[in-house]
Amino acid sequence: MDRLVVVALGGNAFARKGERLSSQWRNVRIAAEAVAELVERGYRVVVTHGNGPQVGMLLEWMYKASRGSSEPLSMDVAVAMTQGWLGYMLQQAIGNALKERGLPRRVAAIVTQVLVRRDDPAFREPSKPIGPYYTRDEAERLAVETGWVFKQDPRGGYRRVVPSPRPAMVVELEAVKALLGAGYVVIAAGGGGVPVVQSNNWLHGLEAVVDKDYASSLLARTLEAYALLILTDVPYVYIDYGKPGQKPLEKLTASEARRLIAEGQFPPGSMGPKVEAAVEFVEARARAGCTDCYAAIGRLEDAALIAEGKKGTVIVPG
Ligand SMILES: NC(=O)OP(=O)(O)O
Repeated sequence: MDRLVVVALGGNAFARKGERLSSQWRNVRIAAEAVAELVERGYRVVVTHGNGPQVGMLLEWMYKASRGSSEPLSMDVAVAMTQGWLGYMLQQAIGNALKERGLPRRVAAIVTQVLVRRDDPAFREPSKPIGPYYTRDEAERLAVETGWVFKQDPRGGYRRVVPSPRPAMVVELEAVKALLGAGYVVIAAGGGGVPVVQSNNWLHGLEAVVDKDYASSLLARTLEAYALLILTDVPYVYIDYGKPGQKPLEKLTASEARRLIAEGQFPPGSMGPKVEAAVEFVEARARAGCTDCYAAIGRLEDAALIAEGKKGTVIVPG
């Protein structure tokens, strides 16, 4: 078997609400075991990862450190820093898990840029939750002090929200292909990729955080992957999530998923982009002739079972 799987790891799955930052290593190692297992079974694997909690914390640290002295670094640089942060952790942990299985330590993280449109309406409407969870009082105080925008989060509490334009192209695509061709597990498009625009052949970074689910779907479609696995901190996609009668979904066709998105079942900045990214992937792959290509959404700990279609929500064409 030589099938390509894109595994998208949520930043929230690494740094969970209520957990200390040091728990990231434990969560990264769980992901690394799942990736190594896929490699052992003969899959080629591209790993993407979120950075929502980490980039927000980094921006807050930079703000606090720079108050009254130097300019804080811009958001594109902060996204690149989180690619290094989580890319390093994943690269080391996946390499260790491969070695333990007697496989070569062939794993490499690529600092990745994605092209976005400067006139994307997302720049006028911040929607991507980043950073820690605040109480209402804390959020109001920080909003006054910094000018940042905060919104109530479906998981409870308040989080900073920033613009999140749609990615149109992965700049380092050829590098990803070259490493895959050389037998590497490739870690790419971390934090959705650093958002850049092009003018006169020059790339410039922008103040935004791209959604890693949309970037993962784009990368998976462009690489003609067999499956897109989106791993997060909940075991299924749910109807009426957080309400008394919430119902887990084991299987969804792309058209059923589109109907539920239109009904507003999945919150923006949370499950919404995951389901939409999954639908875009299976529809594009089906159009290209891969009718057994699928996407799945579930919990990080269940990764191996999700890859076999035994856990999580599977999204298929139709
Ligand atoms: N960039 C991004 O989508 O991160 P999360 O998955 O952590 O929200």
